[in-house]
Order: sequence, then structure tokens, then C-alpha cells
Amino acid sequence: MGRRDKKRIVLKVGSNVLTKGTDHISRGKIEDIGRQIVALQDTYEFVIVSSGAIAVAKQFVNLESNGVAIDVKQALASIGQPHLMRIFQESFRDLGLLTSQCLLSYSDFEREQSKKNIINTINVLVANNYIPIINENDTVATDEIQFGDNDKLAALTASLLNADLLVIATNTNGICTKESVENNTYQTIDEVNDIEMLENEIVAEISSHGTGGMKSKIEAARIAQNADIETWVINGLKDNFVINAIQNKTLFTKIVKAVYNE
Ligand SMILES: Nc1ncnc2c1ncn2[C@@H]1O[C@H](COP(=O)(O)OP(=O)(O)O)[C@@H](O)[C@H]1O
Ligand SMILES: N[C@@H](CCC(=O)OP(=O)(O)O)C(=O)O
Repeated sequence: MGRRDKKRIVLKVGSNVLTKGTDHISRGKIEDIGRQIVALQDTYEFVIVSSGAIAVAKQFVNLESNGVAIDVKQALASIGQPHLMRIFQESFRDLGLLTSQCLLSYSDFEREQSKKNIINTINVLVANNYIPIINENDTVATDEIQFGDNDKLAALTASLLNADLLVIATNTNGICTKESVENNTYQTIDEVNDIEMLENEIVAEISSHGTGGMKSKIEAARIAQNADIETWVINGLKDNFVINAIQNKTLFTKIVKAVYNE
């Protein structure tokens, strides 16, 4: 594949970032993401993997079992996805950005023809300045909503699209030491290449809308590392989080490429 003019970032935004931890999707957060893309667009191209469909739907409807059962979650995702896309489309359009929607599932990454189709579609979109916004196709697959693995979907996307960087935006200043999470002091691990070491830092705790916790982010980083892609876990609740991370003005975790011994 020929070199691209711009660096390609796959940016995953979790439900907690989009709701800023509330019960409502935050237009302000979506605008913040859009403004950063505008500011960076001469040097970087973006593919977004966005959760939030279920969280948006919960704003509008109250289905049986309050969205705990898997089939009810699937229905909520189906109701929420068009609303989520509408909010992205309206907010990004005001900033002069074009959006598109791609719904994918893990099994699409296992079939050669589907993989080619995904790459081709996304390359055409990006070449025409459309920002692909990817979410899991929750009607046909339940893996992600069960295990919180839009993180994994983002990593599979990053490796398939040969991205230069995977950014996972969550609600903490990156991955913190286990001890510091347990005593609420949150000390960020700034740079690491040893994924096994990170696994020992996982605390079995997730936030209100989240599903996979830090475990699924570390698994995503492993997939990206195997594809020779760096992963940054950043606090997406803060304004300007991507730009500040690029300029090293914020605390976040870089999972750098593996070092192979001869
Ligand atoms: N070592 C750790 N460092 C930081 N957060 C951790 C760690 N281990 C577990 N967590 C939990 O993971 C949560 C983020 O994951 P999650 O709730 O799934 O959010 P998202 O919606 O961003 O995917 C944090 O709010 C925290 O509760
Ligand atoms: N497809 C689901 C994704 C669920 C999910 O993985 O959530 P998160 O842990 O916030 O990334 C949705 O849009 O609600």
C-alpha cells in the first residue's frame, strides 16, 4: 500500500465520554471532537468508532427490563443508533465536516471479502472527506454489547485500515496503577510496551454506561500492538483531549510497539 499524506487515527469514543457520565448524550462533547478534527485535518485523517447508541436510546424510551437483557439492549441500540448519527451529523456539519455510518461486527473481520469491502468503502469515504463513524451492528451480533468490546472493534478496524494510531477515549487519565485506582489517587502509567504488565493493573470496575472496563482496552491495545500500531488511552472527558495528548499536555497512557529481542 502506498504511503498516505496524512496520519490515520482511529478514534474510539466510549458511552461514558459521549454522555460525560450523565444520562444524556453531550452535544458539547461531540462538538469538541469535531473541533479537534478540524484543527488537525491538515495532518491527520480520522475514522471514528463510536459507542453510545444504547445510551442515547435510554434518553427516549424505557423498554422492559430497563435494558439489562441482551435482546432489549439490541433493540435499544437499534433505536438509538439513528439518533446518535443525527447528533454527529448535525454537530459536525456546523463545523464543515461530513459524516457517514458503517455498522460492523467481529465476524466481518474474519472473511476476506468483507475485509476488502470494508477497506475499499472506508478509503473512498476518507478520500472524499467523509468521516466514517463506525459502531457495532448490534442487531446481528451481541459480542460487543455483552463484553463491552467496541474497544476490540476499534482495534480490529485500526489494524485492518493500517492506521498510524489507535486512540481510545475513556473517562480516566489513561490506565492507572491498580493500587492508585483502589485508593482513589489515580496514578497514570504513562508509557508501556509490556501488555502482560498492564493486565495486572486491571481493577474489576466499570463506569455507569461502560461495559468492558479497562480489560477490553488492554485487549484492544494487544491487537493493535500485534499490528505494529501504537495505542493511546486518553481521558475523553477533557476538552481538546486528542490535541493535548499529541502536544504532551495531558496525562495519558501510551502503549508503544513491542520490542523484539533478536
Ligand atoms: N487500571 C485502571 N485504570 C483506570 N481505570 C480502570 C482501571 N481498571 C479498571 N478501570 C475502570 O475502567 C473504567 C473505564 O471503562 P468503561 O467503564 O468500560 O468505559 P468506556 O465507556 O470508556 O468504555 C474506568 O472508569 C474505571 O472504573
Ligand atoms: N454498540 C453499543 C456499544 C457498547 C459498548 O461497547 O460501550 P462502551 O464500553 O462505552 O464502548 C452502543 O453503541 O451502545
